Amino acid sequence: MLASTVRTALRTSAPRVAALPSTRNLSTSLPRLSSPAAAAKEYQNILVSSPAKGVTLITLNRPKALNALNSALFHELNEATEIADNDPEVGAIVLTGSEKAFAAGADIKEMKDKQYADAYKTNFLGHWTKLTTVRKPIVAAVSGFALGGGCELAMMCDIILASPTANFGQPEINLGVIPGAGGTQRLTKAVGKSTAMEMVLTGRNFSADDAERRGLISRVVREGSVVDEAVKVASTIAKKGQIAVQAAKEGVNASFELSLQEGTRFERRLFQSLFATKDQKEGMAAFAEKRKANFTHE
Ligand SMILES: CCC/C=C/C(=O)SCCNC(=O)CCNC(=O)[C@H](O)C(C)(C)COP(=O)([O-])OP(=O)([O-])OC[C@H]1O[C@@H](n2cnc3c(N)ncnc32)[C@H](O)[C@@H]1OP(=O)([O-])[O-]
Repeated sequence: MLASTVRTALRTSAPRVAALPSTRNLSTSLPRLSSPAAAAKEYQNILVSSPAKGVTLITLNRPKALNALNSALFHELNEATEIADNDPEVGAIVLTGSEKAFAAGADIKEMKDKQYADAYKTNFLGHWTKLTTVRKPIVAAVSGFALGGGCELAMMCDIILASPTANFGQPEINLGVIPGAGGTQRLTKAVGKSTAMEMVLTGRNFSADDAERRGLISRVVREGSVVDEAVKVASTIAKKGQIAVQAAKEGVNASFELSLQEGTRFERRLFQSLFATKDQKEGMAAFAEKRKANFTHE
């Protein structure tokens, strides 16, 4: 319910223009503000910056490999999101890639010689799930290929915006395997059994428009504007009270795990608990006094 309300609220009639994809980094034209903690660090496979107050922008940066997701990249991504999550100055995170590829999947070359015993003993890919424990909202800005692990990575985010060039798919079946980071689970919950089965069993890709129509993403935005639009969404979120935002994210995510009765009870408890916060007092007082709320995240 809340997820569909969010989707409806975000829907626009932005014009859609096709363009040639490139590996150009999608974050290069954005301004840099004085950086929160995560943006102060240098990484090998990602770029971290702060394009707007309260927003951390993480850009996957393996252009030659179409942002194929290797272990090193994922460890850096986990570290950067953890820093942003723990930074009181950050209210929301944007995750993006290049024009040509959000991410073309898990790194096939890195995993092709793996043996079962090793994969099992080391809990191969276990560290991918850390992203789903981030408390602050993550907005994915997807352009170009979001395939396999790339599609799964986007689905681990909370809101997905896409460029008209975006292409979503789970082609693992062509490699003799299946999705391993939520492609059979989150995809099915997002688009339903039939579409999920078609994607997972045939490896067929879906366009941005198709993905929007089927509820995989929040909306398609104008070509070239996907990071700007995602930063705008993140910026809007960053201006809200962080406790309410965190509770809202927890509530929506709980709907994937709980029955309707348990879910609504959990939601009501979260709602009631917010009356213990200063932000609730401030938000409601500001409404009554016809002024803008000044949330202090307490
Ligand atoms: C996590 C749980 C389970 C998940 C499993 C998966 O995600 S399985 C994966 C599911 N994903 C797939 O099966 C998609 C695999 N990728 C493709 O099918 C194509 O690259 C394409 C259609 C995305 C773009 O075609 P295009 O002709 O425009 O470009 P191009 O092909 O020339 O690529 C440029 C360079 O990038 C390289 N590279 C690309 N992807 C990967 C990768 N995943 N890995 C490693 N490298 C990758 C490619 O080798 C090449 O490097 P080279 O040779 O220059 O050193």
